Amino acid sequence: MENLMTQGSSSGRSSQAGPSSRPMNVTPTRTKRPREMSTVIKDEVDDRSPSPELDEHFVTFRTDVVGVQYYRGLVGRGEYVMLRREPGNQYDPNAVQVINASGTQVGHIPRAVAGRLAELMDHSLISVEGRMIGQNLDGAKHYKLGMDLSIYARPSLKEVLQTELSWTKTETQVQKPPPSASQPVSASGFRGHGNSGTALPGADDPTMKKLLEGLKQIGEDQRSADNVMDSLTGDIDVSKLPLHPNPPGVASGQLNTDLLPHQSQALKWMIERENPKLPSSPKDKPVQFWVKQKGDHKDYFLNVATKTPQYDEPVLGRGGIIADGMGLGKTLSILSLIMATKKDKVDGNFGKTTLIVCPLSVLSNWEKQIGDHVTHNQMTFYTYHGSSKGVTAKTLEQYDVIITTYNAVAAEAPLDPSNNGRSPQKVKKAKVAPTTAGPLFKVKWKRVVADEGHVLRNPKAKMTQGFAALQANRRWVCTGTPIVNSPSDLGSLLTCLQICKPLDKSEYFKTLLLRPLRRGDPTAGKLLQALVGEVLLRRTKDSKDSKGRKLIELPKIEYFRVGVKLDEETRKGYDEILEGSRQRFREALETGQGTANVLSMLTRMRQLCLSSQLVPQSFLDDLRRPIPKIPTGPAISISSLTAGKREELIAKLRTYVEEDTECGVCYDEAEFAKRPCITDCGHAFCYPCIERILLTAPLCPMDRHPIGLPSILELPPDQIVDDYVDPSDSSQAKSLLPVKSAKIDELVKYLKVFPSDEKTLVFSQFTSFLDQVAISLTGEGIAWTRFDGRMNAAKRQQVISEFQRPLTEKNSKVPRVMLISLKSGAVGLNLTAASNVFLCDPWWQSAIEAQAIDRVHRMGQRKEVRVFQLIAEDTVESAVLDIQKRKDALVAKAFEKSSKESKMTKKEARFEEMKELLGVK
Ligand SMILES: Nc1ncnc2c1ncn2[C@@H]1O[C@H](COP(=O)(O)OP(=O)(O)OP(=O)(O)O)[C@@H](O)[C@H]1O
Repeated sequence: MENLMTQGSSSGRSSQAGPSSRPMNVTPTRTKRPREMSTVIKDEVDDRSPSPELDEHFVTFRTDVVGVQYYRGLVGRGEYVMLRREPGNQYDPNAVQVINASGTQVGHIPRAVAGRLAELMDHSLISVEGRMIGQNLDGAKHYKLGMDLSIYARPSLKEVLQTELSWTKTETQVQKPPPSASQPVSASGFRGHGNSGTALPGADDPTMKKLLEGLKQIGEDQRSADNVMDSLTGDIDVSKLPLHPNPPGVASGQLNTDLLPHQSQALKWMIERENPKLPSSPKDKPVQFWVKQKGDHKDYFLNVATKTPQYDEPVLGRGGIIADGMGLGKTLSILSLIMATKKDKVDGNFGKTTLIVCPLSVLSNWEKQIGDHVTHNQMTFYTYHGSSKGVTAKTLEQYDVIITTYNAVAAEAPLDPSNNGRSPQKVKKAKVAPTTAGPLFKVKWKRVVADEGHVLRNPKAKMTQGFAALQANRRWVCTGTPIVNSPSDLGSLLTCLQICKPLDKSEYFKTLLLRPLRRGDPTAGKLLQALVGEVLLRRTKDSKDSKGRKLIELPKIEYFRVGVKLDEETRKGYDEILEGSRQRFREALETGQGTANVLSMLTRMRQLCLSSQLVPQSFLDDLRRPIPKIPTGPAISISSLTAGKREELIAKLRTYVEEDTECGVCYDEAEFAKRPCITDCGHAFCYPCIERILLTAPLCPMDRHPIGLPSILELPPDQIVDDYVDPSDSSQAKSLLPVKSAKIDELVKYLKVFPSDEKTLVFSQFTSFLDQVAISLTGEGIAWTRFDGRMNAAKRQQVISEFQRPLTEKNSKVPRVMLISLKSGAVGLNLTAASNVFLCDPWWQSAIEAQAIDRVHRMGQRKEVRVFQLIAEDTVESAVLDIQKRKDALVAKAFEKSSKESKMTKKEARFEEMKELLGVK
């Protein structure tokens, strides 16, 4: 066992977060670990958002559930059950409970088996699940029931586990979990709001094949995510959904705006989802997978997804996911729901208030849309943010609507801060007091709404756990992209919605969906389709109504690619960094050591494509130095470093903040931006995270290098919030000299020829570049304003309303141009005053660019829209576009990737792309 535990704590670290153990598959971009070579680089280029834990089936053997006579849990044949450790069991510290889908204990696994599995389970080296062979629905007294127990483990541990679990060979072996097509699932059981409930498809069914393949490749880009959503919702005809008979609107005096037909349909659908009714006879359709069944003595409910039978009425979730595409008016749909249900009687002690949780960037949009669409005096609302947070729960309960941010929810959540995905044993030792709940957690809300709810896709993030912990009668998620990287994203949203129990529990979601989907099981595909049909409403801009008309008519949009040539001096710097990067990359490939931070090098090249002044000289100096070895010995104090080295670290940290990097512990970029810090070894974290880590282990979580509190450097506070050219302070901009940038020159050329009544959005991921654009525009006498993630809510609101004012001769100060940071500014804003969009730096996530364009190309736009993509010729930017084009072609071919490509993991594919970008053979 010792051998295995040693293995587990190095490569096995991947399933546990925390100081000595962070998931490899969610590794942020800058790591330097003494591990096998290409793993180092592949991890560094991995996606930043969480991906599902990829464990593989190891063995299935037959065993029993014992002590059944002592427990109340009922189970049916074929039902999946969860196995949970019970270290506090007074008779056996190795005990493993068997729990049914309604959370009731059925019994234990035999003591001998538990004794062999307990430690492996405690260290998260394996995960286990059970599937019932016996059943206890017959009312007879049972002492034990047959069960197939399956063990899953990460592939890297498989070899070691062979020895550790060799005893399972003497048990009765059972085939891998059978393909679910053979499971006794009633086809009629899986039916969403539009599904026909036809026979289950086989693996050869072309539509299902496309879906299953698509699910494996999702996350590569927005189009593959959209394709998967199309396949999942393909047979749901939303055009025929009934309209609300009497929606709030101008006539009712509640709204200033009448709902469009698709919004009225959404309203009716949402009201139904808020008031679900259990099937009352075996003929009724399933509701959240529950059907009524005729029993020998008494009718009972059966969950067709888990095969769980129960006599008690199952608890149904209220709410769902509004997954309409961008700009279809989800905000007004939610506002109409609030108005239409104002007089609803709510069960229990829940109050009258709806809580809207959103990213800071759209807080003001909610205020504005309430102002625009809701009739004066018809809705009371309060924005709970910043200094207005000093109110009690009692005050909050007085309003119809409270608007707040995810950060506020995360900050007030009564979560145990020491439980950062670590095992209970480790948490106990951490001795950090749990935070007490803030006012948001003391209110019993009528409903909670997560706007831009895809941010809740990481189940470990504080904001996700916080949202899930809010007390509410009804729960909604609004997002155009419910699945971003993997179907597990949907699992996290279900947990937040507490709907379709027990699929809202991650163990069940994994057992019934994630694992079978990975092995291409068509029934799991069908279950996923049914789940989506049950909880989610999705229409896109291209959807048609029942008469074949588009839901909303928008003006034409045109795209232009503008090639820009780097000037000679910039070209020289660019080539030097490219060569240095290639060299670092090759060295890292050979040795597996070193600081080869491929993404960071690529970022530098991208910055050079914008302006030579974005790249500090220190970067080049660093590149010229040999790769340093990981130091050992005592922790190094920052104060012992040279001033130059300290400045270098500050510059690095500033870049991380600018790139919206996430903390290496909590993976939360918003938290990171609040109080960023960097270790002497160059790894970045939120200060509270690293401070907490140091309480238990004085090592850098990224490279195991010894550190202490003195080894940590923070950004001076003024550089966190105000390190940009303030739009209201044009004197600041004037005092600085314009910089050399071929892209800025090109942009200005266009702005000068655009008609004087046209407005333009300029997007860049780099706020320091936007600073430079601001300086040039001021020099040219072009009125501009600025929106970026570092502004407070009031400033954002002011900037947006200023920009939305029409351009007239008289008010020449009204800005013609808005400079926006791509990542933190694009989501959820209405900027229809502009009709031109400049994208200054292209990157992987074309989805983010699409969101940016949708700020302008949406309801309310009257002009034709033009999008200009500025591309530096013969640079990494053109290579990115080539890769994007190729990917698009592949996606367009309905996921028909070559066998080589489809075998590659996402990480490997990204790694190959990096090689291609750097031109490394
Ligand atoms: N029925 C309507 N009549 C007139 N304007 C509307 C209507 N519904 C929505 N709008 C306007 O259309 C614009 C887009 O709506 P909204 O911001 O709610 O879209 P969304 O679906 O939430 O988009 P995103 O996903 O980008 O946040 C807003 O300016 C909104 O005021």
